[in-house]
Amino acid sequence: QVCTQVPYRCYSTPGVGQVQVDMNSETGVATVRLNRPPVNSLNLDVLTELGIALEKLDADRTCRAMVLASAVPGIFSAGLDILEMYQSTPERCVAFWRALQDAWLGLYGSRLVTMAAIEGHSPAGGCLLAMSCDYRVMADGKFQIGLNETRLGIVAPFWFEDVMLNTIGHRETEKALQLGAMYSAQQALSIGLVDKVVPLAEVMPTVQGELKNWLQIPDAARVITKTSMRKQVLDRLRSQKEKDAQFFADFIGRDSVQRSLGAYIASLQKRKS
Ligand SMILES: CCCCCCCCCCCC/C=C/CC(=O)SCCNC(=O)CCNC(=O)[C@H](O)C(C)(C)COP(=O)(O)OP(=O)(O)OC[C@H]1O[C@@H](n2cnc3c(N)ncnc32)[C@H](O)[C@@H]1OP(=O)(O)O
Repeated sequence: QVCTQVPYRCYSTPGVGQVQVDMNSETGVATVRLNRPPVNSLNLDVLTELGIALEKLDADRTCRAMVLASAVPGIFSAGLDILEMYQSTPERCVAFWRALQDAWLGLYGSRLVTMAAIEGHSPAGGCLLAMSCDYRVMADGKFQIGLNETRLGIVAPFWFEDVMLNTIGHRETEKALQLGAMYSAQQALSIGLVDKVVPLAEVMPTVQGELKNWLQIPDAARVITKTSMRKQVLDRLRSQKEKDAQFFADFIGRDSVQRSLGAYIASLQKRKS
């Protein structure tokens, strides 16, 4: 296993490992891989693990960069675990949402250079994670990326919207969010949702190559610039975390939303039969 080899350090919780962290202490680059087959859907446990992993890396002064990737072939992440939102309790919904908020604040606000290696599908919450990195490399081919919430009868929260606005601008975001649009890698490249598209096998080498450029910049200057660019969006959520969590739980608990989610889950299952 990679993380047992010198000079790697492994931060994953032994026996759990839904978020695998391999830290290369020679390069200062950590690789964080989501590992929740079959589709890396983000449940309370994964989001909590991810938040903790990001916090530890941020505190590790030997770490300068982080690559976010997947350990599951064909999938970056299927987004939030729909089963956390369907027929759940208000208490669980609030806990789930807090874990998402914390993981996202850790990622979007990270002092590290963050790069997404998108080697598979990346809908909704998966797209949010990718957009929250500093740079995105996506595999060409059949994979899709986008914020598809409206297709589930739910609404992308204001901070998902803010991140997309900062990534692709107002007009594209307006279309993307209303339509719940999912883009091929080439389409995503054309609207600036990803930065580079390469064949699957070249995603990781391309990320490593791009990292060299970013790591040439002195950390302090880069971090001040990143913080200045992202502060407004981060502060907007920080200032209303509890209200946002409560709003989520209330919204998700509506009968109409539950019906939509139920129908969407059934449609996912039907696709297979
Ligand atoms: C004033 C108004 C303001 C409003 C404020 C709003 C307040 C808040 C509102 C709430 C916002 C909530 C935000 C949510 C963001 C999200 O992330 S929602 C999740 C969206 N995700 C998806 O739609 C992805 C669905 N999945 C797929 O499209 C496909 O699975 C795939 C393309 C990712 C992979 O395809 P494939 O490889 O063919 O696998 P499958 O056979 O489809 O799936 C295997 C297995 O996994 C289950 N599954 C798939 N995705 C999820 C998921 N996200 N969560 C849980 N489970 C998932 C799928 O059903 C299969 O299960 P079974 O094997 O059939 O049991």
